[in-house]
Amino acid sequence: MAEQQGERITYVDGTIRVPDHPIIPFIEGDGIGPDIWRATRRVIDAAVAKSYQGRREIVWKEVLAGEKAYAQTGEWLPKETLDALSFYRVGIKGPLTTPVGGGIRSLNVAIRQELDLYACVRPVRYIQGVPSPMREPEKVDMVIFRENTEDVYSGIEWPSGSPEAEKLIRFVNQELGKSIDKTAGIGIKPITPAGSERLIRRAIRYALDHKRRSVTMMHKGNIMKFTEGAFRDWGYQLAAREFPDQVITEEELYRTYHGEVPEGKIVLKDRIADITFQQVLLRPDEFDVIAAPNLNGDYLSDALAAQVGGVGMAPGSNISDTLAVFEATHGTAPKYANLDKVNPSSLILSAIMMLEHLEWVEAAAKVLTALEETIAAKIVTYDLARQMDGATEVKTSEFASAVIERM
Ligand SMILES: NC(=O)C1=CN([C@@H]2O[C@H](COP(=O)(O)OP(=O)(O)OC[C@H]3O[C@@H](n4cnc5c(N)ncnc54)[C@H](OP(=O)(O)O)[C@@H]3O)[C@@H](O)[C@H]2O)C=CC1
Ligand SMILES: O=C(O)CCC(=O)C(=O)O
Ligand SMILES: [Mg+2]
Repeated sequence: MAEQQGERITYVDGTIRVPDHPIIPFIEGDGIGPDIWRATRRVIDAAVAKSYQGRREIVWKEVLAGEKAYAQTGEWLPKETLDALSFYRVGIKGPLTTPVGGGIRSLNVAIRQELDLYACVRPVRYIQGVPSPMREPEKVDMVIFRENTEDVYSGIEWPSGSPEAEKLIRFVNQELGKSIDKTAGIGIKPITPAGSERLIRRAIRYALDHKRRSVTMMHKGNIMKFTEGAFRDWGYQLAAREFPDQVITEEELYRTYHGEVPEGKIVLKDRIADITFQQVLLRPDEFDVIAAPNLNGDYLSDALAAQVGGVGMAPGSNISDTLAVFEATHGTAPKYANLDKVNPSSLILSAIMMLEHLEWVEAAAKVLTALEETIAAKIVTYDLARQMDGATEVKTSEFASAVIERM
């Protein structure tokens, strides 16, 4: 289909309107990005074709970011890319490289901040047959709602010895009575009521809409009282104000409801971040939707992915009320770039989330069923094959073909 035949996705009165030939921008990504993107695109196109017999088709539009953008335009994140993601409302991306300790700031974070994609939604669900270190991996079914625009993750920091760091240290020491060493590097951790509330509101609404049992706010509020502690407090206040008939506290659950979550209600609770990492392993069925500030959500995403096969099986989306950019949880895994080796399931599962977002549920279900059948047949990429007995190890592209054959 030629690009000009596609149409733009729109919103009318807050409801998404998806034409039969939506134009969807994609960023191929760095490192393993091109391999997993190619595989994902084939799978999605096949599912849409088989589900709608030509009546519907995605009109893909490449937009540039990362190394490819820099090579072609001299810019890492061209304005046209942000404009296209904003104009077309829905996009999908491969991972983009961020150097450690210096160099450019994260382009992934820049996209989230520039488009105000305030919630990073990462479902962690076990697919039968996937190797897992858990005794009962089928109990793992959580959805992380990670705040996506604030926190130390927003990159407000200055290096040790810089005039900015020294100025700030001088101010804090002289004006606020602290004693920071003057050689310190400095990072700032802003967390706002509005940023926390919109994230937690979204998590609560998701839990109610999807008949989940609980939302757990994960924070380190005992130590960072006015950022992460406040995140928790604002969450409870929001629930009391906006969801008084639907949200109960843990105390009410036991005192009033004898441990049984009543129909139509959810429990809002909180856990301190360090113990959360233990409890999600030992008692995964006590966790359902998890709302977290940016950095905690980042750490937790990769940790939980390990329970369901690793980051090769971990999808995600970055969303606002009117925009969505889908991407895997993992990064560019540079040592595997262009080897046609890694698992494309994380991006395929992200694309399933995208199809659900478009309300193309038939195509979404077709991909998921075919992916599950492929894994059940023990046809898997290296990451799962190395943990499975009797697996047939296939390349990224072969895995995509095996999924398509099962549609
Ligand atoms: N949203 C984004 O675009 C993100 C970007 N990044 C960036 O990616 C770069 C590399 O980061 P790094 O910390 O190495 O993390 P990565 O997630 O890129 O890779 C770490 C390890 O995870 C495994 N892995 C990753 N993707 C897959 C896959 N699709 N299939 C199977 N296994 C996979 C590999 O494990 P093994 O070695 O065991 O085979 C790999 O070595 C950095 O520049 C980082 O900033 C990181 C995270 C997110
Ligand atoms: O932007 C990056 O390089 C890292 C991002 C990341 O780890 C994440 O969003 O999970
Ligand atoms: Mg991460």
